[in-house]
Amino acid sequence: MKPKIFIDGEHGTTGLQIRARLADRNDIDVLSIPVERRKDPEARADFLRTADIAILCLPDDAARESVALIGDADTRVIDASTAHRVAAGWAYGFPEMDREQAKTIAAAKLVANPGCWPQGPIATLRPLVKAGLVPAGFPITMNGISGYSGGGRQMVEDYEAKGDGAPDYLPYGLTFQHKHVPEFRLYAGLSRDPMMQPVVGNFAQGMVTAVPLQLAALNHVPTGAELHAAIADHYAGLEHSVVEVAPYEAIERTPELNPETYNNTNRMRLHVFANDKKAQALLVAVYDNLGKGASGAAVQNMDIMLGT
Ligand SMILES: NC(=O)C1=CN([C@@H]2O[C@H](COP(=O)(O)OP(=O)(O)OC[C@H]3O[C@@H](n4cnc5c(N)ncnc54)[C@H](OP(=O)(O)O)[C@@H]3O)[C@@H](O)[C@H]2O)C=CC1
Ligand SMILES: CC(=O)N[C@@H](CCC(=O)OP(=O)(O)O)C(=O)O
Repeated sequence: MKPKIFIDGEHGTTGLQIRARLADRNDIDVLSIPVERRKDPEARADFLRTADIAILCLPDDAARESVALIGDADTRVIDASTAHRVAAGWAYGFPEMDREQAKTIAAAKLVANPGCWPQGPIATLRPLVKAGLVPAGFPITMNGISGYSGGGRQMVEDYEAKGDGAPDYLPYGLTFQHKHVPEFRLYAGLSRDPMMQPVVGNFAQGMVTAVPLQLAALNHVPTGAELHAAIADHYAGLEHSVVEVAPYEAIERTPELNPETYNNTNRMRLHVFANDKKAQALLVAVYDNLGKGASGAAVQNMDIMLGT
């Protein structure tokens, strides 16, 4: 029998993208709730409890409700919301973060899909903290730009209604309490909260994250080549990986950092830039907020859980 997949929230931004990615799959049965019943807890409970894997593409409270509706059923869960990412008993759905993480996801009943923002900084920083090149207590900041689909249906509708009248570049998160800080800190291996400075741009999808490092205060100041080697080693030969590491080179600019470069793919590409004389480095990740940032990652986790 084919595994049954139910996307709770299938009519929203992330859900629609997952549906599209599963449309040609004949190794699974995708169960679909009628749009008019999408918020009816009884109908959702039926679908949730019938499915082998439920993918939750819902606001946090509704995602918690789905888990309660599943109750004691055997349904496995991939939650795309922020609700369970640092919760006990949930596997963090970033298979590339450790050699064993794909195995952990494969065996898990409950998988929390990562937030779009922290994935890039975690992808670059975690190997450096593990290698001891960046101390856990280092004051980390992250900046970046995301397409407006990162804000879900409401933001998509707002930006599309305004068209060219919408701001091209709008910083937000100005109280420094972004909902992604806890998972960023935990899975990057940091011992203090990183500071996030996100920006939303007037384009639909795609993102770039950047972590600038002022390294001069460290006892051992790592070179750019050392930082790059630690990151490249981490991803070399990693199973189930969609993360690539760009060659280390001194370039002043590159079109590869266009946030839309990997749109409609599940790719993430990491770059290290550095000036050793100044003890400065920049860790950059480019990916699609709807790909590796959300829906692509959910499908990647589903495949790992199904062993396909
Ligand atoms: N967009 C992105 O890039 C990313 C999103 N995420 C996360 O994924 C989740 C979904 O986000 P996104 O797809 O952007 O959001 P959307 O607002 O686009 O979609 C959410 C969907 O859930 C439906 N919904 C709302 N409340 C309920 C409920 N109580 N029961 C059932 N359905 C409900 C909505 O219906 P209606 O529209 O009618 O209210 C809508 O169809 C969120 O937790 C988000 O934070 C994670 C990573 C990236
Ligand atoms: C542009 C924009 O507003 N982006 C969203 C992130 C969306 C995301 O990753 O969502 P979850 O963590 O909820 O899954 C934000 O910064 O809140």
